[in-house]
Order: sequence, then C-alpha cells, then structure tokens
Amino acid sequence: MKFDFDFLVLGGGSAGFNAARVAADLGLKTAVVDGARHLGGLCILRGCMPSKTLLYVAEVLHLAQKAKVFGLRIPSATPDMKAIHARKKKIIADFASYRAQALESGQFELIRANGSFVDPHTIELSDDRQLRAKHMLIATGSKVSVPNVPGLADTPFWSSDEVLDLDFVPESVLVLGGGIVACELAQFLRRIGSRVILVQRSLNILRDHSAAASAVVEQALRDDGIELFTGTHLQRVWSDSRGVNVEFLCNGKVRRRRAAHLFNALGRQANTTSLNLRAAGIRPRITGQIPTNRWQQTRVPHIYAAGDCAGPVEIVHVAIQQGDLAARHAAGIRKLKPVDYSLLLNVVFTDPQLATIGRLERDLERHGRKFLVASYPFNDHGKSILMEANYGYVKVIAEPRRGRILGAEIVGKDAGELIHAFSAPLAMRATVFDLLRAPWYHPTLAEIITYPLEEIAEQVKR
Ligand SMILES: Cc1cc2nc3c(=O)[nH]c(=O)nc-3n(C[C@H](O)[C@H](O)[C@H](O)COP(=O)(O)OP(=O)(O)OC[C@H]3O[C@@H](n4cnc5c(N)ncnc54)[C@H](O)[C@@H]3O)c2cc1C
Ligand SMILES: NC(=O)c1ccc[n+]([C@@H]2O[C@H](COP(=O)([O-])OP(=O)(O)OC[C@H]3O[C@@H](n4cnc5c(N)ncnc54)[C@H](O)[C@@H]3O)[C@@H](O)[C@H]2O)c1
Repeated sequence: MKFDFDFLVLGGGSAGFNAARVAADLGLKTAVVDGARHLGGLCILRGCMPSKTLLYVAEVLHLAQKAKVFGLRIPSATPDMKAIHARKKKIIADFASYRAQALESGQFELIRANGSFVDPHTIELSDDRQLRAKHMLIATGSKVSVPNVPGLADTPFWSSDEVLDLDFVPESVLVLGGGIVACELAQFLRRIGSRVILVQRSLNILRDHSAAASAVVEQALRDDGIELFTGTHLQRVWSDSRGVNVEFLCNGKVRRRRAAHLFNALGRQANTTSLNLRAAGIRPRITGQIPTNRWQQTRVPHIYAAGDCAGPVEIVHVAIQQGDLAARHAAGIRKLKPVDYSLLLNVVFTDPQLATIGRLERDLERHGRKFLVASYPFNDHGKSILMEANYGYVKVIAEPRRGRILGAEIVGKDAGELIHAFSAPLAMRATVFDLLRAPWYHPTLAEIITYPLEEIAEQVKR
C-alpha cells in the first residue's frame, strides 16, 4: 500500500505539535493537519496562557488594593481593562507566533485544513484533497459543552473564550459551574470589579478535589465578595431586557439571580464529532472521548489519540506526554513507559492556589490502602504570616512501613510552585526521610513542607 506520510497528525495543539516534532526527529515522514485560522492550540490561544496572564494581573491588583495591611498607602488601584487586554494580546501573539514558526519550520509538513476520515488510512481535507498515512494521531482537542439546562442554548452566554478577551469590566456576571474554569475566572472577574454570582451543582466547588481543599478556596472566593451557591440544581436560564436570569434549587428553596452577563463554565467535551470516526472503525465514548490503550492506540492499532480528545484528564503536560508516547510507539520503539497517572499533578490557579500530586486520601481509602497523613497550616508558618498569606495547608501522604511518599495536597499561596518540591521525589519513589535529608532554606514558603514530613517520620519510627 502506498502512503503519503508515515505519521499524520490531526490537530496541531499541545498533543499534536509535540507528537509531530518527536515523530519527525525519529525519521518518520510526518504531517500536521490543522484547520484553525490562528495556529497555537487551546493552551496558548484561549487556555492556560491567557488565563494565567489575567489571573496574575488580578493578584497584583488585589495585593495593591489591600496595601493598607502592609502599611502602604496606594490610594486607588484600579484596572485599566484596555491596557490589560492589550498586554494579554501582545503576550499571546508572541507565544502564538513562536509556535507558528515551529509548526512552519519545515521539520514536518503543515497542512492548513480540517480533516476527517474516509477509511482507516485515509483523511479527506476541507480543500477536498485526500491523504493516506501509515499511522495517524487524532489530537483535535476539546470544545465548550452546552449541557441540557433548560433555556441555556437560547440564552446568549460567554464561554471562557469571551471572558479571556474582555476589554471592559462587566457590571455583573452569573457564572454557571464550579469547576476549574469557573473558579479561576470568577475570581478574575470579581477582582477586576464585577459583581459575581457562582452557581455550582455539587456540594463542593472543584468537585474532583477533597472537600477540605475546596472549602479553603470556597472561603477565599467568598472573602473576595463572590456570592457562591453550592449543592444546587439548575432549573432554567433566560434573558430579558434587564439581563440574564437563572433559577435554581438550593437547600429546598427556589432561588433566582440576575446579572448583566452569563458565563457558561459547565465543562468541555472532546472535539471529535466532525471526524467521521466510524469510517476509521473507531467508536468514541458517549462523552466523545476516544478510548485508547496505554500506548495511546485506539482499537485500530495504527490510529492513536492524545490530549483532550482522548482524556482521561485535560491537562497540557499530560497531552504532551501522550503525544510523545504515540509518536515513539508509531516509530516502532518498544522500550517505552506508559504515562504514569499515579504521579498526576494538578494545579488550580485561584488565589490561594490548590495543587495536588500522586495518590490522595480519597483514592487510597477507596482502594482500602493503609497510609499515614500529616498536615500543617500556612497561618502558623513564619514566611506566609509575614506575607499575609494565611489561607490553607500542606498535607503529605505516605506509605506506613517505610514512609514512601504517595502524594501531597497544598492549598495556599503559590501552591502550584510548591507542589513541585514533590515531583522528583515521587517519581524517584523517595521516602519522607530522603526529603528530610535535603536542605530547606529559611525563611521560605517551601520549608513549611518539612513539618508534615517530620510528623510522618515520627509515626513511621514508632
Ligand atoms: C480557560 C482554560 C484554561 C486552562 N488552563 C490550563 C492550565 O493552566 N494548565 C493546564 O495544564 N491546562 C489548562 N487548560 C487545559 C489545556 O488548555 C488543554 O488540556 C490542552 O490545551 C489540550 O491540548 P490538545 O492538544 O489536546 O488540544 P488543542 O490545543 O485544543 O489542539 C487541538 C487542535 O486541533 C485542531 N483541530 C480540531 N479539529 C480538527 C480537524 N477536524 N482537523 C484538523 N485540525 C483540527 C484545532 O484547530 C487545534 O489547533 C485550560 C483550558 C481552558 C479552557
Ligand atoms: N489550572 C488548570 O490546569 C486548568 C484550568 C482550566 C481548565 N483546565 C482543564 O479544562 C477542563 C475543563 O474545565 P471546566 O472547568 O470547563 O470543566 P469541569 O468539568 O472541571 O467543570 C464543569 C462544572 O460544571 C458543572 N456542571 C456540568 N454540567 C452541569 C449541569 N447540567 N448542571 C449543573 N452543573 C453542571 C460541574 O459540576 C462542574 O462544576 C478541566 O478538565 C481542566 O483539566 C485546567
């Protein structure tokens, strides 16, 4: 059979770009097919990078507004949304142009079109050409989902795309959902000066995290002035001349709230519906995600899937690892390690941040595994006290016999940075004793980690 390419990648985002780069390096004749008007993928254009640019601005603004606590006089710290927007656009344009250059560098062929399957080895492009490839990778990402909430589909709403592109301060915003996107951007909106109401279905915001950790973030959002409802059932959404309205059940009562704008943060879904997967012999899950084995192969072994369209998580470094793995496997390399989800690292960029790594209490209890746990609060730690960063705690979880570290949960200032103190130790299967032998500088936020480590070390010795 004659092929145009050894490895054809559908989608040039985080997963697809990295897979193509690795495949080309390994000598495969590679192409990336991407139909987007702007190259760069979700992370650069409408995900991680713009959101973290704006969240950092909101944090600086928040610190300036509470300057009095530090004995500073900053009479008025207010956002200049036109300037904030222009700065964000410039930063993102630079990142996107760098990525576009890499995609266009000639290391592999870049085809600016959308693709869908004709058969398991053939892709039809939106310009009507057909391409045949020996191996394929599906890396088409995700899209905003519009769940079946009565009225939602007929009511004008913003998704994260629009919130990340605001050049004015909205008077008020109703946020539907309490996941990562909802919490991060609700806090951004509140801190730039919007009145914000957040309506969450489950009893805790950030439902994938422990109740204790999400309670800390919830308190911080309430302290910022967000009106936050949990344990709700959304009944309907509608718009009228005065704005958008939501009706929901909360504690057995029907409640209504109105705001100028509606922000649908009810999740994302795999972007696979237009790919004609059936022609390739692939059956997606009901969520649209494509099932794969540990080498990212779909049930059709020469077709791989990676990133948001495959799951099980929607996190950039995992998308990159999956793409890398698929490319190596397609190149015939067999001494490979699958992605190790027991090391999963997760960061929520609210303030305080919430970061976790490895196996946590809920998961270990579910599997009947014994473990030791110890935690220490930031409001009793010198460096955080002098920084007025009193929310949250550090928690360490270890195996009881030797004290091998299984996981950690940090809620607090810069938790997303601090959690990396556990990345290498977890990957290297270190014990609490190994970590206690390492130097910890004083006074730093990071040295707080030594307190739960010491407590676990004592428990192991006993
Ligand atoms: C607001 C927000 C903030 C986020 N923040 C973070 C964060 O801080 N940290 C983190 O780890 N993750 C974050 N994420 C998640 C992260 O952005 C995604 O997990 C990641 O970008 C997914 O990469 P991907 O390669 O799977 O998909 P994408 O980057 O979406 O790439 C898919 C590509 O496929 C192309 N495509 C689609 N259909 C076709 C087709 N039929 N033919 C050809 N090409 C096609 C698209 O044009 C696109 O370029 C965030 C997400 C959002 C929405
Ligand atoms: N910091 C980060 O790493 C980061 C930041 C943003 C997004 N992301 C990734 O993007 C993905 C998408 O995030 P997200 O926040 O959009 O989705 P999500 O799935 O995390 O949250 C969706 C929220 O909507 C609620 N919901 C869904 N359907 C509902 C319904 N019918 N009625 C009421 N509530 C409903 C859920 O309970 C949940 O609170 C995440 O998986 C995350 O990994 C990561």
